[in-house]
Amino acid sequence: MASPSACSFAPRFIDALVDDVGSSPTKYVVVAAVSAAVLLIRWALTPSVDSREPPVMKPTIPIIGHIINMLTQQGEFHVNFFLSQTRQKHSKAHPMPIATLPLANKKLYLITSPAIMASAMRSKNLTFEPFELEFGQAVAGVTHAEFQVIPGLLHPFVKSMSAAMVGDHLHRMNASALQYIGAQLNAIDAGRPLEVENLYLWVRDLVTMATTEALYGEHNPWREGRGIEKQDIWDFDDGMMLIVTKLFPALFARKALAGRRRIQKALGAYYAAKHDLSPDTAKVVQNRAAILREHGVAGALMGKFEIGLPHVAVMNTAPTLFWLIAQLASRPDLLTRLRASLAPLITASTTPSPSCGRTITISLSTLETTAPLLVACHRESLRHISAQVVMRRVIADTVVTDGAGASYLLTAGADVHMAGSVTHNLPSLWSWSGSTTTSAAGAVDVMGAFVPDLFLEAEAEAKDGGGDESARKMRRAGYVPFGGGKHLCPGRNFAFAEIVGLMVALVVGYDITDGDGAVPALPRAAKVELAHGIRVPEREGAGTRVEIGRRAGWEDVEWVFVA
Ligand code: HEM
Repeated sequence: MASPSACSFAPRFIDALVDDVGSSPTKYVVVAAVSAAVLLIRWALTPSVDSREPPVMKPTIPIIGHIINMLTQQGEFHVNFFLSQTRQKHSKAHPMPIATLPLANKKLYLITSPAIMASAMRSKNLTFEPFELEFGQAVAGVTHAEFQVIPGLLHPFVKSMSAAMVGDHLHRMNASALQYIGAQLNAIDAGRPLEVENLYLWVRDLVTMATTEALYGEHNPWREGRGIEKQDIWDFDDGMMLIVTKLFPALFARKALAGRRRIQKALGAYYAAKHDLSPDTAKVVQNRAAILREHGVAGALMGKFEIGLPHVAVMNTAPTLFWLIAQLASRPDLLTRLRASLAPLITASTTPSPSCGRTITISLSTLETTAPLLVACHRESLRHISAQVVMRRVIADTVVTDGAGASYLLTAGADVHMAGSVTHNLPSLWSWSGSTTTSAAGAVDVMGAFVPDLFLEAEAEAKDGGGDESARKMRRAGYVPFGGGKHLCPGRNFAFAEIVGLMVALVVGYDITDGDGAVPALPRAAKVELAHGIRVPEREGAGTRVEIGRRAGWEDVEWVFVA
């Protein structure tokens, strides 16, 4: 029962309020108007959600909370969001497999279930193209009028790329990239190890040169003295977010803009001289140039548009290769196992050479079968360091399912993020009960346990039809370092040959030490940006000093790579 004082308080308060409104009505009109405006803005900025759509997860700060978190946490946002759900008592066992996140008046569907990701990847109504069109003009730095030709080119571009990076065209690219890499390794003299101040920067330069050699052939604009610095493409990559979001790049991304200018100028000269028609130019460069010319784009403007190709060709490959080298160099017992597993391939590939001693000729097109443990290490390393968020826009209402009875409506106009950063680390997919002899000195949480056997075993079971096929299916669906569906990375096989080919020689023929003869520690990974699928080491690899020297007994080898 209420106390007498409480009973008498309400009427007294109302009387006082009425008196106050009568004496100064303006302030009440202002308060009412502001409240109405806030409610109206909130209503206008809250997207409507159908009951068939995924459950809504409201941000802690109304309307803009998720946007703030995404801007500040970048590529870590999805993992943090997922972990925050697992920390809530009621959802401890089952974080939401798909959720609707209101972003002001827009919607984002965040998918962390491999099964729903597979369903979304298959949908023709989810596409990446709107992002390419929204950001393409800013990335290339072209005028609105110049960009008008691009929407009509997207489809032919994607088709021509896929066709140009398979079969003989791919083999020629692989051989050309590995010829460059082989020359660098062969140049390391016995007894005089290569001193590398920063392994990450060394790998970046190596991949930049090997890849552009494969793309542009003899007239490669990245060769010394042709106007491009090796650093330019990485400066451009660093400033990409500021350029795309137009956050005063002229002020805050000056190096990126300068790098872009130099690359575009040199590429413009390359196309103006029609070097793309040379027989040693990669088919992918030739096809794209032909499409541009057919649509009336030539010379300098071609150079501006085509900056995207070398950028996408190196930006993921270099950090991927860096981490694989770093992982293996820091695990001596895994290295021993790898060397033993590669012995049959090396024996079969060795011939005596009059000029050096032995030539070892590695065939790039059979590495899947001749180097299975190394391939498994590459896949496991990618699982670790790929924080890929596969992005799509819903262009027509569509339904995705989890294959077990649950379905969700995705409405046109919303964005979809499929969080590889989460699925690559789901314990339900990747737990391993076998023994691991591969712990690394200095490993950090984000890198977790390194278990190539997960992939080795899955491969073997898939071949003989054993094991749990549905578990394998879920792993495949949750493993997205190269995206999936119609936008699946067309460069994945080229990157594979570049990385695994180099690693065969490095593992078998070379020792990597920290410069004092000790095993190098595994570096820590930096926070990943939203635009970057692959983590990079902290402080751009500062402190990753190594020496790469010929192993005893392998001093006389010349490495040759064929496709
Ligand atoms: C380890 C190296 C690489 C990784 C991890 C990687 C990863 C990816 C990912 C995640 C996507 C987005 C796929 C999607 O949205 O579903 C992509 C797209 C793409 N990648 Fe790669 N990539 C690599 C190497 C390369 C190379 C070497 C090239 C070219 C020579 C290349 C060319 C492309 C192109 C053109 C696209 C756009 C495809 C489209 O829009 O349909 N990538 N890549």
